[in-house]
Amino acid sequence: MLYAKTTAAQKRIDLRSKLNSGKLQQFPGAFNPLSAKLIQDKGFDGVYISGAVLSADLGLPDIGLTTLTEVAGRAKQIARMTDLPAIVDADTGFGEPMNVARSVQEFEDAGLAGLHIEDQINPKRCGHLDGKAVVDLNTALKRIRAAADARRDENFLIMARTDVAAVEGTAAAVNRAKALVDAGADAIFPEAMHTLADFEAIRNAVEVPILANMTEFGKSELFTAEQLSGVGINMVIYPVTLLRSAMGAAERTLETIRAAGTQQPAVAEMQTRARLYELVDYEGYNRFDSAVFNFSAPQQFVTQLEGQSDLKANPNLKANPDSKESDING
Ligand SMILES: C[C@](O)(C(=O)O)[C@H](CC(=O)O)C(=O)O
Ligand SMILES: [Mg+2]
Repeated sequence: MLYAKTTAAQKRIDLRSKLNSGKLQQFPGAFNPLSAKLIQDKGFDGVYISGAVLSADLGLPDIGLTTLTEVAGRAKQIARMTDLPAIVDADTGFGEPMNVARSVQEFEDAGLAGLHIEDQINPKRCGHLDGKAVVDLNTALKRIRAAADARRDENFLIMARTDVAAVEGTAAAVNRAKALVDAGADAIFPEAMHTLADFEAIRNAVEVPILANMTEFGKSELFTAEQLSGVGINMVIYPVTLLRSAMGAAERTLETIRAAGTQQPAVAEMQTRARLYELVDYEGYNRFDSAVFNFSAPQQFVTQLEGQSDLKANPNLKANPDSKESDING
């Protein structure tokens, strides 16, 4: 019931050991807290919180319009609904190095297991679009140094994303990845890699875990988990996949209603009421509710209380022995 039981500190420890397991960790992007529950239910390793999804959810393009407060607030809502570690996309860190430091502490307080900060200039854009520009190496390193110094939990994962490959090529990305690790990055996210050989070049250059971004309609081919494991990748994200699937289904259902005058033909594709209730643990709340209504104080306690004036004034304070069941089908 309510929020997940695993503490943020434990999730960070779990993330570290997952990344050291030698097994590829799959992190689908949650587009809301409910989908984070689904990701856990389906047995995934962690939850990714995408900047592209958060912006799209607000009806905005992914060009750095969202604020730290908005992203941290939503990331907290998502992270607290799952026992899995959640990683958030912190874009360029929301400002200068001092702002990056504050962002790290906000995300720690929001219960995240880690974040990534990229080396694009502001306004940033989707890593798979053309016409990106990156900051100079020194500025990129300062962002990561500030992030690493600011964290209070040493297990909070600071991942450096570099977008330099699309601008200057894979060799430049290799050099930048090495320098970012020296500056304190715990992991590297090389953005917009075209081939498995590109990933391999980064793998051979650094010792730390590497993330692969399998976003659709982008620059990378959609490599399988097996292919990515084969070149030593530690973590893969499917950042916008669930949002795209859900929005695709929503479009088709709207078209069905327009055409047929009813949603009936689309019902078979929908998540059922029962499945939704299972995901939000409706039964658990119902049991809690019944337990409260069934509660009755021991007799000697009731007798003592009966002499007291506030009980005389408000007889409703007396324990009610009648059970009241809510109807979960309502
Ligand atoms: C990973 C990413 O940063 C995101 O915000 O999810 C995006 C994904 C996308 O736009 O497809 C990216 O820049 O790759
Ligand atoms: Mg992003």
